[in-house]
This record gives sequence, C-alpha cells and structure tokens, in this order.
Amino acid sequence: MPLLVIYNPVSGDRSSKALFDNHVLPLLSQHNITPDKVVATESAGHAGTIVFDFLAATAAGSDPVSVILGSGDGTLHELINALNNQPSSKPLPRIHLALVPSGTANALYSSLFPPSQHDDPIQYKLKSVQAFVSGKHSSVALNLAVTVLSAPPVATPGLPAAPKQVSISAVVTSTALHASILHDSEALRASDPSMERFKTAALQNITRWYAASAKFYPREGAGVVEVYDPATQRWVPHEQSTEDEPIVDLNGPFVYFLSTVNVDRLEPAFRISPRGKDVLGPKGNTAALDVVIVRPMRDPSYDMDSEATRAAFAEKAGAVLGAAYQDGAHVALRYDEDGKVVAEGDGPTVVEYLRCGAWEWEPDDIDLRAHFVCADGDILTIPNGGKATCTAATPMSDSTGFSLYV
Ligand SMILES: Nc1ncnc2c1ncn2[C@@H]1O[C@H](COP(=O)(O)OP(=O)(O)OP(=O)(O)O)[C@@H](O)[C@H]1O
Repeated sequence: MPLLVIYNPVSGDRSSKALFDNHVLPLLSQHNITPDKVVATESAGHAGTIVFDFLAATAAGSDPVSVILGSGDGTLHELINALNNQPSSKPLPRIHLALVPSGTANALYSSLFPPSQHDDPIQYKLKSVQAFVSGKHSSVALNLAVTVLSAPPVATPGLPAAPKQVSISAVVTSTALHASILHDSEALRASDPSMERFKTAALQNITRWYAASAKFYPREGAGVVEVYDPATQRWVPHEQSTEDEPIVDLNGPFVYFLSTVNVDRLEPAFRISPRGKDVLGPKGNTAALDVVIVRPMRDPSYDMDSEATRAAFAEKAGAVLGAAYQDGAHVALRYDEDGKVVAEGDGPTVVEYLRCGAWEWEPDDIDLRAHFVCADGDILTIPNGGKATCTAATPMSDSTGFSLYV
C-alpha cells in the first residue's frame, strides 16, 4: 500500500520534526518500510494539497493508501475538508491513517489511546504507528460530522441566495461557550501555545448565555432521540421523542452546547462526552452525535435573568466543566431542591447528554456570539436569520473514507 508521511512542524510544542527524525522514521526502517514520500507542511492548508497530489500521483484506481500524520486535530480537520472540497470525478480511496499526536490537545488520539500514568511519553505517541507496522491492519473507520450553515430561506430581494458553507469534523462541533472559548483562544495562541490558553478564554466567557433554539433528530436505526440516564447508566428515549414524533425541540438560553463524533474527550483528561466512542468500531453501529448541553433555566433556583444570576450560574457551569476532568463525572451531576449542584439524589440533571443523528441550531438574530460554530477548532459564523445543521455520517463503503490504525 502506498505510504505518505506528513507532519506539521509548528503544531503543539513544535517537537514533531525531532519526533519523526528520531523515532517515527527509524521505526519504519526497522520494519523495512520505506515511505513513498516524507513531507513537512509549510503553511496552513498545505496538508490537504500534499495528500491530494499524492493520491493523484499514486492511486491507480481505488486502492487504499496509508498516511502517517504528525499533527493535532486541526491539521486532520483541514486535510479531511480539503479532500472533500477537491473536485474529483471518482470517489477517493480509503485513507488509512496512523496518527502521531503532536498538537496541543490531540482529542482523537487520546480518545483512541487513553493515556495512563505509566506510559513512556515517546512510546505512547507511537502506538498508532506501531499498529501500522505490526501489519495486523487493525483499524477503525472514522465517522464524520457534517455541518452545513445555511442562510435564511427567503433571500433578500435582488440579491442571490448566499452559498451554503460546509465543514466536516472528525472530533467536535460546538456553539455557545465552547465556540466562544475557541474563538478567543485563537487570539491567545501566539502568547500561550499551551492548553492554559483555553482556560484563560473560558474565564473570559463563563458568564455568557446564548439565545438560540435547537432541534434533534434520531440516529439511523434508533427511532428516537436518546438521552443518557446516569441512574441506570443507559441511553433511554428522550421524554419528548417517540417513534411517531421523534424530533426533540429545546429552547434557550444555553450556556454549553457541544457535540462530539468518534471521541469521548477533547484533551487527555477532559472527558466531556464520556460515552462518545461507544459507537466506533464494530460494524452495524450507526454513526451518532453525542451532545452535551447545559441550559440555566433547568436550575430550580432560577427566577429571573440578571447579571447576578449569570454570575451565580457561572460557578455551576464551572463545576460541570471541572467534573468533566474527573473522568466525565459531570453527566451524573444533579440539582438539589435549592439549586445546589450535587452528585447524588434524583433532582434534574445539570447536563442534558443526548445521542442523536443530527441537530439544528438556530441562533436569535440579536445574539452575535450565538452565531459562532466551532468545527474541530475552525470558527464559522452563521449568517443572520440562518442556522447550522450537523449530521453524523459513516463512510459510504469499506473502500472510501478514513480509518485509523489502532
Ligand atoms: N507549516 C505550517 N505553518 C503554519 N501553520 C501550519 C503549518 N502546517 C499546518 N499549519 C496549521 O497549524 C494549525 C494547527 O495545527 P494542529 O491542529 O496540527 O496543531 P494544534 O492546534 O497545536 O493541535 P490541536 O488541534 O490538537 O489543538 C492547523 O490549522 C494548520 O492549518
């Protein structure tokens, strides 16, 4: 199988060149594997061009190719979207990826290879490449989340309808607090390349509420939208969803709205959708979006919207995010009758954790920040009067799409 090696020399702490020179390439030669090409990306957007040119030069037909990718989730996102946007008369072959985590957060890698304290730091980063060189070809097909931003259905008279924007995520699609954090943390990247910049941006945004409404559709085969019941640790039908009327409508305001595909975490310890990789792997599972939502009006102590109410709720939102670092304990948090966040009892859950096949997010026109959508770190803006629709997708067949060596 043709083999391409790519790394982003500026992702994360910029150590990927040394890692490839000292460990990845020597490991390949120990196994008598000679890559067809080894390339460092030279700019944003380059990874997609490298892969597209490689496919054009090597793939005689629909034969699969292997790509060893040293980067974070952002470069993978870029690569998937670049290939999707290339005009091509034939479907692209299946791309088998061996990931070398070199970014800041490495959500996909740390979900597939949950880190442990005992890992040797270098050997830990080589697990996917080890799976590739072992020749066992054990891989999982990646599901994708396809987000379409659409303009209002009625165009302004005299103006052509705005084109739809499409972005494909392999990890996360979010709005509300997470999209605001990613929007603001990008501005902090140059001064703070570490994950601390996400915490700084979180503090800047923790008191905001987002005015929007959302709809949820069942995943294929499920019949209903599911919600996680922490008491039984099972997915159960959402109270609004029946086989006859499956669509769930939720009204804002929202504080948190984040949907994952393939992953259970966004950083090694931040297990925000703790059941998020259940549907990966075995055949027969249909792709799903796991959506983590926090809406302040579920709080029994809520009476009116004011600065003081938002400041008080910020502490509860902070407790939810903190519990996500405790092995995903946030999905079991509840309100007691006074609105205190507790880990036991049978009050309403603080988090609504839904599993669906698609969701729609329609921001109120007046709320500019509710128009941000984050797709694997890329920030998109919903046009006024428009909405975002995110749909889970599985590869069309075994010979196309992406899979990961695990
Ligand atoms: N040579 C390059 N120079 C500048 N930017 C680059 C180069 N190669 C890739 N990029 C850009 O770097 C951005 C960040 O890369 P990547 O996602 O790999 O790392 P990260 O952001 O540090 O990690 P993570 O996504 O896990 O947080 C990508 O959006 C990509 O477009």
